[in-house]
Amino acid sequence: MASRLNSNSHTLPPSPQNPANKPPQLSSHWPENLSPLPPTSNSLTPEPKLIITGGSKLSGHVNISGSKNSALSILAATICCSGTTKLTNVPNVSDIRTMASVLESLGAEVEFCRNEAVVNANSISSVEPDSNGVGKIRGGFFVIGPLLTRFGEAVVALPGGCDIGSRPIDLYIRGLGALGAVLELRDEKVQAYASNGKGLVGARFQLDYPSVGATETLMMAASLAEGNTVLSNVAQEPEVIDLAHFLTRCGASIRGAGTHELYISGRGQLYGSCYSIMPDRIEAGSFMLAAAITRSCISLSPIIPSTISCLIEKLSSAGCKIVSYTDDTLEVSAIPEKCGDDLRGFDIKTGPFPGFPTDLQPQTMAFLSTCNGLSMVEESVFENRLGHVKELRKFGPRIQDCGSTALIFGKETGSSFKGSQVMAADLRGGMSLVLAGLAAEGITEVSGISHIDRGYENMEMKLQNLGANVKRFESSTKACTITSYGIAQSE
Ligand SMILES: CC(=O)N[C@H]1[C@@H](OP(=O)(O)OP(=O)(O)OC[C@H]2O[C@@H](n3ccc(=O)[nH]c3=O)[C@H](O)[C@@H]2O)O[C@H](CO)[C@@H](O)[C@@H]1O
Ligand SMILES: C=C(OP(=O)(O)O)C(=O)O
Repeated sequence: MASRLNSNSHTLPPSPQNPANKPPQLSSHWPENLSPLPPTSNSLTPEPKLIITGGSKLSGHVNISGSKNSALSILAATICCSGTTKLTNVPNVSDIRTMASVLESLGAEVEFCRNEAVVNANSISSVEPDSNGVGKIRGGFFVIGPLLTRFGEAVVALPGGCDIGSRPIDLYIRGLGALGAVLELRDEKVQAYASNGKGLVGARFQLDYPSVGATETLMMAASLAEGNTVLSNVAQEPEVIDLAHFLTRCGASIRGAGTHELYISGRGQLYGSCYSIMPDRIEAGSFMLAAAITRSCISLSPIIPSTISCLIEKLSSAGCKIVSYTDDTLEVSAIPEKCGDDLRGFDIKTGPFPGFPTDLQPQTMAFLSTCNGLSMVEESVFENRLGHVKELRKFGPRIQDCGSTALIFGKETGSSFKGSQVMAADLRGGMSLVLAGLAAEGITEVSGISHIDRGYENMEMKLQNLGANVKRFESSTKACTITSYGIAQSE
């Protein structure tokens, strides 16, 4: 990579191509160091908590919501469409509500009710979305592609999202540059305009890394650009395919979604349409792991098994029994009568699709902490995604981490698994703590759950319906005391 503009820590991490951390070469206007964004959460607001009494067996069925990550990029893509777009199966989670407010800040009409979002982008009157919203979520930055391609200009703040690594945006910048945009960073915002004064122009561009967000942003941009675009080394994630399906339904011409190369013929106009967001494979995987960690049996639908085959294979190798009764239903069983008393640990290494999803790494680690034998987890997508390790250790398991690798010494060491007070620091890390709490003896208190609310719809209600003892307390820290006998709420 020529350079990496780091949007979370706002420093430039060394890379093999830039070992000395030289200033970026993208444009003479890019500063060497950027000051941090203001914090996104209000520390005066009382933080809700989850209180989990572990040990309950789960049973029954759970409905899987629409994919958060698909919905984020598809909502950004509505900017490319004239007329009204109606999206169904949209998960009602805080990231999506933030994205809806980002679109509204541009002037789009957005109605988001239950799981349906209706967007009319005809009324967009600004090319500068609210920086506060964009700064909260990674998906907020995706609007730069649609805005540039439709209006020939955009001013977009640096994105937020989970704090799991440096998360640069260099591939977006270089890709949009290849399509004829000029971009510079000023006042912590990317200021971009089409160099021909009109709009983007199709081109060939090869990504150095198959970034999901950069692929999606460039695909949207190329769909309305003049002429043909070939993007190579693109992300092959199911969410990229979902976005391609949506854009195609709106009139775009895209071939190759799901492969490493995309061929896009730019269209003069795209038209709003109706589309149902694909099921969330990460939520599905999290519930599969909930069944596994509690040694229970549950069924899940709708789910596209091929989007989660990595986890199915790994859980099967551990000794779980996974069967599919229909195309979109799975039953996951880890009950001792069917699977034996001991489940075996395994190794995972995260990677771009079809590799093991990084978004399931923390939850899988929680499960591995309850298995027999030594397991190894290697995080290769984000350089700082083991923040949950120190919190998981509070439950008792021995976990050693070094760099991006963790060794999980399973049950054989005689370690017990006991409830604890833990803090979620990011979305999936937070879910790993919930899973650990479900399996632990006694009571677990999880704080920082606004991170979990970013991406799991009705999480505690879904777990309660399966028989878990999970409660949300909206009170401040002081108002809720955990005793060894249960939970007492003071005034
Ligand atoms: C909203 C959304 O869809 N989020 C998902 C998306 O994030 P996101 O799109 O941010 O993830 P990317 O695929 O871009 O990131 C993967 C790797 O590429 C690097 N990179 C990325 C862009 C860039 O310009 N330069 C660069 O070097 C990142 O630092 C990271 O190491 O895909 C990730 C990987 O599956 C998931 O964990 C996130 O849940
Ligand atoms: C990392 C994630 O999301 P984001 O990219 O929005 O931070 C996630 O969904 O696990």
